[in-house]
Amino acid sequence: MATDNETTGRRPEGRPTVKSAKRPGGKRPPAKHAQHEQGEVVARPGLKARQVAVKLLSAVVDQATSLDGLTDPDHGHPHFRQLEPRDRALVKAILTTALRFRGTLEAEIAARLDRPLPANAASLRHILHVGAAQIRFLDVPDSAAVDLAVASAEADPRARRFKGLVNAVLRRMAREAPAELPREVDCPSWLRERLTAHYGSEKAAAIAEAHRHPAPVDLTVKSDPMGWAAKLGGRVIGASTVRLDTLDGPVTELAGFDEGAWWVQDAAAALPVQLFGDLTGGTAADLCAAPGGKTAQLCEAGATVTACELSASRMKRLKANLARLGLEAETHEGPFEDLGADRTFDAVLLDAPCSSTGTIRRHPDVAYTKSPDEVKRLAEVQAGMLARAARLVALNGRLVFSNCSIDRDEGEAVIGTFLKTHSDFARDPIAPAEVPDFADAITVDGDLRTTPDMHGGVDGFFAARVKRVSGG
Ligand SMILES: C[S@@+](CC[C@H](N)C(=O)[O-])C[C@H]1O[C@@H](n2cnc3c(N)ncnc32)[C@H](O)[C@@H]1O
Repeated sequence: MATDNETTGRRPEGRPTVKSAKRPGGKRPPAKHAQHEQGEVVARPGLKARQVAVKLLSAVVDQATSLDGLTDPDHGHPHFRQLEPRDRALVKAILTTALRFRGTLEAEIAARLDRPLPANAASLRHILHVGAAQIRFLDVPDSAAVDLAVASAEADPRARRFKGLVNAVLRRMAREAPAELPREVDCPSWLRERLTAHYGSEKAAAIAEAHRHPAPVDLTVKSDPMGWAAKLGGRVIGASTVRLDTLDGPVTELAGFDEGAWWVQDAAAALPVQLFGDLTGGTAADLCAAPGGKTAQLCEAGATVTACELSASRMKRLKANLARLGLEAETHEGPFEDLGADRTFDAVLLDAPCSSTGTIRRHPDVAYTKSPDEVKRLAEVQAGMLARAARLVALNGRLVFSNCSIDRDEGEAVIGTFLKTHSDFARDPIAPAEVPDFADAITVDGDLRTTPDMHGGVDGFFAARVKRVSGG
């Protein structure tokens, strides 16, 4: 899920150490396994990490598996979990970079081949991408990147016969200047086409450019944003976000973490709950709650909160997050549809599962694991959930529908159809004063639409507020 790093206190991504300067190739030892004193062959330092990176890149690109799932410290890929923490961080940095700049790397590799790679050489392609990502973008010596790519090929029966090609292509990349490529090259064609259709070519290009930059760390603070910004060396965005443009080390070591003064949440992800305003004395249901960034906001807004979550492991995380923050909510583990039929709430938040295409800056795998068919399927899921969520809204109560997709079929289209088929609800348009710094995100219909190119980079989010005007 796109918002997995909200509230957790985890750093949003293994941010790659960006290459400081291009280094020339230089001389290298042959790519062989090191020979132990007693003659026993031992694995080369760093080789395992590259092999795991190749395996995981294949899982993302060939099997559409989420990178977050593969690199989860508890439930991730077993080979990833076996790595030392330092190597895990390196693998994450390689993969995030290889996916963020996949188009660039593909073009750079292709330009150094005499003929296209064989169609059945998936493993070879991934080895080249893992090596190329280090050479072009990470602060790894080029010689190590090349040698370990060659060693990865040598150790892989499907790629062994291409180890000379790996050596030649990557050595040339290390020696030669990067190619000048259009910025849209890193946006896969299915996504580029949809963005252009929904936003026009200029805005689509700006969004594609935003996807090439890692996200800063945004914290939602319980109070005193100015004070926390000064203390943490950040700046205030919106009503309660402190943005840290740079961060060295884990967020768990920042002031205020242990005392639960803030949680990690993108500035745009904080907007949907703001649309409820002050909820003191009222009831609120967070229907898709984990990991709980928005649940925490609802608690802070003064509501008596019921948080529903389908997934047991994600509910566990939500509870841990609320405990750290010193906040309380009634929790319901299972589908929100199982809440008692007679229950209604003053405020209902449906932060629905979506394609997460608004979070590509921090989850570049999304561009390769999602597709137009998946967007269509998710839009249908959301429409069904929205209709069922509506039954939980009290008379004059409000429902906010939100998600972190930048696809209008999952946002504007879903709420449009809902309003056409639910005469007991009316749109409750958002006013500029309700969303400090984000008035430009209010649409002509009075909904909220952010895109990653706004405000120095935010998640793409959609939110619409409707009010029950009859029935209930
Ligand atoms: C986009 S995430 C929610 C993020 C969360 N609102 C936050 O801000 O931290 C969607 C969540 O909905 C959960 N979910 C999906 N279908 C559900 C259902 N029918 N009832 C309850 N939870 C559901 C998923 O397991 C997932 O954790």
